[in-house]
Amino acid sequence: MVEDLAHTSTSLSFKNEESALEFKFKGNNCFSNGDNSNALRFYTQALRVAPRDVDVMGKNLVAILYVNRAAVLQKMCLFLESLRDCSRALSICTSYSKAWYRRGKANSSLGNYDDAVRDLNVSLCMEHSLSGKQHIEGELKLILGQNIREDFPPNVNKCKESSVTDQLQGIRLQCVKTEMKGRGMVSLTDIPQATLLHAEEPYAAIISKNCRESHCHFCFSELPADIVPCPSCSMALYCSQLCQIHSGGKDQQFHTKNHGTGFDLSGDLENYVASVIKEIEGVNIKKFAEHKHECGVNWPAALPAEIVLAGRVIVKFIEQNRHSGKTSTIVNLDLCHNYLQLDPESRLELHISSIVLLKCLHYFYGSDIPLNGNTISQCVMLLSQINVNSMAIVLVRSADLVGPPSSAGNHTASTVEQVRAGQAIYLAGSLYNHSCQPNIHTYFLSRTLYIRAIDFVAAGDPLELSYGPQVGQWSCDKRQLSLKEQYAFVCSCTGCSQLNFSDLVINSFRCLNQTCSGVVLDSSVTNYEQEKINPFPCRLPQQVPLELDDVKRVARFLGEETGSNRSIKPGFCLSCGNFCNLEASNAVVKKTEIWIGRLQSLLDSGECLATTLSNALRALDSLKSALHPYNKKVAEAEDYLAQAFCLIGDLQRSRDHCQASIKILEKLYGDDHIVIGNEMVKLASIQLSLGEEHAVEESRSRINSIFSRHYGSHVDAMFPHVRFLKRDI
Ligand SMILES: C[S@@+](CC[C@H](N)C(=O)[O-])C[C@H]1O[C@@H](n2cnc3c(N)ncnc32)[C@H](O)[C@@H]1O
Repeated sequence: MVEDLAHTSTSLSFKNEESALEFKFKGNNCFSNGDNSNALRFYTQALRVAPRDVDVMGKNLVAILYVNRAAVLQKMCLFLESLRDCSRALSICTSYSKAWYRRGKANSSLGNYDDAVRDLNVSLCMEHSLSGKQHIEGELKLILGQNIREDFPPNVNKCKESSVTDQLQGIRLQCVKTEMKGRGMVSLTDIPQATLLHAEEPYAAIISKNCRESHCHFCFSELPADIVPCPSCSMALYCSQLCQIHSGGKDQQFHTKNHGTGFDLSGDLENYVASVIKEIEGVNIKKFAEHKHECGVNWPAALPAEIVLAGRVIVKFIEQNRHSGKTSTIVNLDLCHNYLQLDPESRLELHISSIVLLKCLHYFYGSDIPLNGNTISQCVMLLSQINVNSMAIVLVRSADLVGPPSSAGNHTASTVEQVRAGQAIYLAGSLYNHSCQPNIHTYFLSRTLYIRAIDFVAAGDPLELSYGPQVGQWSCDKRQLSLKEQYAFVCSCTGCSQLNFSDLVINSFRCLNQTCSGVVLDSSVTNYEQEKINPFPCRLPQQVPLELDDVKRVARFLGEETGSNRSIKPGFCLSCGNFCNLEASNAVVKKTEIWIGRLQSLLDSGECLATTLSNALRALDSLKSALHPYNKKVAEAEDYLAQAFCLIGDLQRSRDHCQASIKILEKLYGDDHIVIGNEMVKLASIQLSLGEEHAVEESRSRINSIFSRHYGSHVDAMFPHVRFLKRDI
């Protein structure tokens, strides 16, 4: 099996001329029938499998496919994409008249009239047929006519992309060793809120399996319509030629380039052609080509992402060593690992994975990666380092939920979505420890990791991020379990060791005494919360912060009683002591699940039926009768209803449910948490559709304050399409 995975001769990811021609034929048919989206799909498929050195009627097949796709993109008004495809064709075949012609059309549509005229003039010189020449001349006339019109379309190509201005501000951080957590980061100076602390490129990164067809395999951004496939295999896809070159394939050199045009061009045009080609080829590759050893074989698609990531680490380490004249193949990244905490089955799995990976790499690297006990045990260690140090590259994007059109236009609710696009190892980023109440925030722009202080951090305080679980997101027991399973430690952060409001209410039931706002907990929660009051000997003794007003309000007994006999009894209200039958409350909650679940799946499919909606509304009332008003299930139900009402165009009710959901989340996460910012984006977009200008202004100022705290000046780069974040709505 390993041989099948590793051998290029059995690879399914190879190029195939016959399939490429078949896809091209289908693309041509769709194009002539006006079916642009399928034509685009077929040409892209053809490009994925087209060998680089096949000629069709004297022209390179890949260049023809790029030009054909450029024609479809032009029809779809995707002019920039069309322009890029023409340039790609020209980098393969400089004297391709049709590619210059299409480039001219794309430039003209983008308002780049001077370039368009030059493109068409080059095309005219290179065109052999009389009818072709006449066609180009017609187009030139049209453009020259357009050139004197006053309503030029905007010059999109020349628009500068918003630049990222935030800089690291000379903050001095230090790595210290602690008894409980191993190494960790602290600051040597006071750090103001929102300060950017850290920016880092990954040592190695790999795309998530579920994003392989939708995101760039190098920078992880969403793939545009003009996808660039790897020139040597049909697996890897890129958003640009630049990313493809950085990532590298088996054979980096693209086609035999025909630099001299062989045509008698005027000096001006000759220079123009040279500048266009130079722009395409002028990529200075400094990065390690991380796809090279995986190109054209099956194993990267078949093995789990963390194994492929380990392969990239090993290969990079060896290449770097080789570059600096060292011969050692001992991969030493100086990261912690969880091997000793793994159970025997998981260890066995790591050993088997290591053997498979090394055998696959061995096919490419031969004796540089020998398959012996030494290298296997190193690989096992590397995998157990990846287990606890790799970070998910989570990209945020805004998506619109569009309701039916009305006289006031479309109803839209913008939601902020998170996409787990990749997994990576950041060597310095791996030195930050975890807290369920973090004081720093991590995010990614493309594959760059950024870390920013979200609170004021005093000199010497630990800088801790969240590995995933956070107070407000999950209850204490769930957080502990997840951290133990994934990172092999028992969390004793402030959130897990001190009473806090969120952990008390997040899964709580309401007190059946109607006048009481206290919480009732079941036994799964009481054990953990009890532990915070009377810590086990293995834990550090903690002071229970009784002064917390919110905690006192819902759990008066905990706040007022002193001494060691404060206890949390399951089923009894922590405020008035009333006994509540949790079996009955649980039965009520269970009954609602079906309706809330049905609403959720309808939302996923983008439709919403009136009957489901009214049943879900009744379910919300039942939930509220059994659960504490700040239970997270209530917030989720409110949110689903907000989305559903938006879909059917009832914006007032959509806004009310959205506000109700945010009110609960504020209690669980705190007012300034990023989750609140994301939810406020949804609320502001509904308010915008309702024309509530004053409310939008208030929401916008809150969003700006939360987003600046978490993303600083990177906000624009992260949310370029969220229009109400801009001042000029
Ligand atoms: C990404 S590493 C962090 C750096 C690590 N402390 C070191 O010495 O290299 C993750 C590991 O650090 C330890 N760790 C991180 N946060 C912790 C915490 N709050 N309490 C205890 N151990 C923690 C765990 O062993 C975890 O598997």
